[in-house]
Amino acid sequence: MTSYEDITYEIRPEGVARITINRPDRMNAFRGQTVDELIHAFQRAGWDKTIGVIVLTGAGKKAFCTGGDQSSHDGQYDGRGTIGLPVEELQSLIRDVPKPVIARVAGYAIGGGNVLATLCDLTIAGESAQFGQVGPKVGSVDPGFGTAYLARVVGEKKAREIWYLCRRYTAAEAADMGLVNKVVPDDRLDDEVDAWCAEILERSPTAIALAKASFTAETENIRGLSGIAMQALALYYDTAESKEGVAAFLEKRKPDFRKGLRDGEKRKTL
Ligand SMILES: CC(C)(COP(=O)(O)OP(=O)(O)OC[C@H]1O[C@@H](n2cnc3c(N)ncnc32)[C@H](O)[C@@H]1OP(=O)(O)O)[C@@H](O)C(=O)NCCC(=O)NCCSC(=O)CCC(=O)c1ccccc1C(=O)O
Repeated sequence: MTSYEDITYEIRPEGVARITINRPDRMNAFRGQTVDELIHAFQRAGWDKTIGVIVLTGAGKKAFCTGGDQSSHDGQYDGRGTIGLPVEELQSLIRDVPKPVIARVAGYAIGGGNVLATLCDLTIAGESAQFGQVGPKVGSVDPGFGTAYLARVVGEKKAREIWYLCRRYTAAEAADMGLVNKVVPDDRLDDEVDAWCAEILERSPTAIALAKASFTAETENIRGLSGIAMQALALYYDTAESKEGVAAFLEKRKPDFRKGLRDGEKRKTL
């Protein structure tokens, strides 16, 4: 893969690889192809010795990433992997590359987009940024890194609030809960990210790689959980309950997850 359709890959500035999800007309939601291209780009930057920092961002001002593309999702998604999105590979790769990954967030970091930002080593947000999970509103969930690792970052109570209520949080609120390292006005976002990259590039790359590996090792058990989670999620995506969430989002209406149960439908539900 030498050219990309759903992402861009730039060296900007020297020593920094910037990977941009380039689907602004879809609020940078990802389909199977997007995730495959991201995996390719992270592998490319991760093992290139001339690169010291990787920046992950989204094209445009509206969104960093809003998770799985609901329009390419009818039950399973449209790509490879257990759920039709090799998202667990991408999540693991962000943790495995021996370079710090900075999430540069403007606009929405929602659903799988919030999971990606959470997994990055550092997050720098513009004041326009909004964070949140929407899975239980749209018939989805990431019960691996999306829940268990989030709890490590923001604490158990807050992580449960984020998933059960599906609220949106401002950049300032996200910084207060430890989800964001620094908030700046949107027009200063690139300067701030460049300054953090420059500072990291002055440090020993091997010392940083070892520090990153040691942080990552501490939460490695979640990778196993994530594998099981994907199997469970694939089964959930084939249920009427999950499909109601996707249909409601696409039809711009409120989902009714309990309708069938009220009518006496015998369904496997928890
Ligand atoms: C992002 C919103 C909060 C924006 O709200 P608002 O400003 O009111 O604008 P809207 O009118 O709602 O949206 C504008 C426009 O964008 C389209 N859109 C937004 N998000 C998506 C999307 N994800 N897919 C497709 N299209 C999207 C929207 O339809 C509108 O289009 P028009 O043509 O203009 O009508 C709000 O839009 C919102 O909440 N969106 C829902 C986002 C969503 O459902 N995301 C998926 C969450 S589930 C998920 O990501 C799981 C998939 C996954 O990746 C995963 C699975 C398993 C394990 C792990 C993961 C993982 O993510 O890590």
